[in-house]
Amino acid sequence: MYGLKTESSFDGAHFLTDYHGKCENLHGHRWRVVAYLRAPELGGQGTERDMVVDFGVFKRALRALTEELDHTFLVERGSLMDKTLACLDEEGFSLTILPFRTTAESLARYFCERLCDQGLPCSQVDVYETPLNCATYLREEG
Ligand SMILES: Nc1nc2c(c(=O)[nH]1)N=C([C@H](O)[C@H](O)COP(=O)(O)OP(=O)(O)OP(=O)(O)O)CN2
Ligand SMILES: [Zn+2]
Repeated sequence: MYGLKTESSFDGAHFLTDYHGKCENLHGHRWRVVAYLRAPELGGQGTERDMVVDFGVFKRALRALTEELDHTFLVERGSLMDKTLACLDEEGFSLTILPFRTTAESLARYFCERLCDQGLPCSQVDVYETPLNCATYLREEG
């Protein structure tokens, strides 16, 4: 089995719905995203001969995904009133509406699934909220 790893980071704002503590308030992170690919065999021909995937392809794919979220307000769908969303939009803030609670665990799954959707054999994503706090999503094989 072979593996590749790359990482990218993004800045964003969020709050946790149904959280009783300081994280229920709007705050920000520099999220660090570390992604892993896994493949039983290496490429047999062409540019990717003896590679899992070209590092360039992998790093650009992850960067593009983190860029989509960079300097936006990550909002769990349904967690803010429509009129609040409309006001934020009118003020010119960039919002990313996501269909899950914006925990590090859910973000890790989100990045893994988005990489897989692009045909990359993502096996794991780690999302660091702080240098010491990290959540991991491991994709089950098969
Ligand atoms: N399992 C998870 N727990 C928490 C998550 C998460 O995504 N997964 N997220 C949060 C909050 O987003 C919060 O911002 C992090 O809070 P906290 O751990 O308190 O962060 P700090 O390290 O900055 O706090 P210090 O007080 O400075 O230690 C909460 N939990
Ligand atoms: Zn947070």
